[in-house]
Amino acid sequence: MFLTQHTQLELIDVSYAPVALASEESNYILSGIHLAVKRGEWISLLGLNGSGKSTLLKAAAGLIRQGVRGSIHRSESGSGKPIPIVMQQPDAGLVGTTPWEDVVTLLERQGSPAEGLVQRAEQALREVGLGRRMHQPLETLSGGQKQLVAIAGCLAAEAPMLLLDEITAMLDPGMTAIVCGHVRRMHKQGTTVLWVTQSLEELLPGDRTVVMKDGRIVFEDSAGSLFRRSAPNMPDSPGEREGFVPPYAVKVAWELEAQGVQLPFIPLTAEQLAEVVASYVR
Ligand SMILES: Nc1ncnc2c1ncn2[C@@H]1O[C@H](COP(=O)(O)OP(=O)(O)OP(=O)(O)O)[C@@H](O)[C@H]1O
Repeated sequence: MFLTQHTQLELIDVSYAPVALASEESNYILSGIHLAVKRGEWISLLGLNGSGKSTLLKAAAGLIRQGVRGSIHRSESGSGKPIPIVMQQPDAGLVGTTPWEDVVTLLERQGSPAEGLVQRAEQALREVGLGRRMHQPLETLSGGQKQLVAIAGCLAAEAPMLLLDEITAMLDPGMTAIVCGHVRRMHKQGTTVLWVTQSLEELLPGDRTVVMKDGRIVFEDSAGSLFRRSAPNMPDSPGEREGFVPPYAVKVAWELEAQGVQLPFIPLTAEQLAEVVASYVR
């Protein structure tokens, strides 16, 4: 089976167990994963700790191959460039001795044109707030700053697809907003994004949202329907079923629905709540 023109990544019946453990079904970390990612699509991937999100990303990026069953088709931008992936542990992916060297090396490996390469690297480092630290040894950077180096690499690489694994987990709220903003802008300009997060506040109502549990996909729909109940006061939304703590905005939305207000989506943040209420009032 081949990727269609519109598909960037496709996983067909993918299962994974480390080779030494594969003799028992219960050792499977991924089971029966079907996921097709269209070009330009944004997918938010959620799940409690240990549900298999990072493993799915690594399999999708081709970082783990042994023990993977099923098939994975990647469209790697046509020129064979690897899909940039930023992992939870940024050290794993950094290659240089300084932020500047890391991003420049990444661009060289990506086969970026030499003209303007250094300027692009420096611009990306400035955008994530590392302008003054671009020549500081990597081992002296904080965990969050190392994460930002990896993110700067993705920004500079202007890759068609990004696989991002909880990249805001170590960032403060200000930097989280900046990084989310950058990645959302890249998506608007056509970049395909697979965004793993534990933070429901990072989701937009229209995001295609995939929830994993015990290595399987258990929910696939828009973020705005994650906490949609079948009837007011009926605690049966997919989000509740899968053990997510409903944010404050969700609880307000449930109250409104109990009062007979029908909302087009269930908001996850105060801003989304304001938006949905305003659309109702209009
Ligand atoms: N090589 C391995 N050998 C044995 N177990 C593994 C291996 N890799 C992952 N696991 C286990 O597989 C499960 C899924 O791990 P994974 O890192 O994919 O989860 P996750 O959803 O990303 O979790 P988190 O949100 O905590 O980062 C975990 O229980 C983990 O301990």
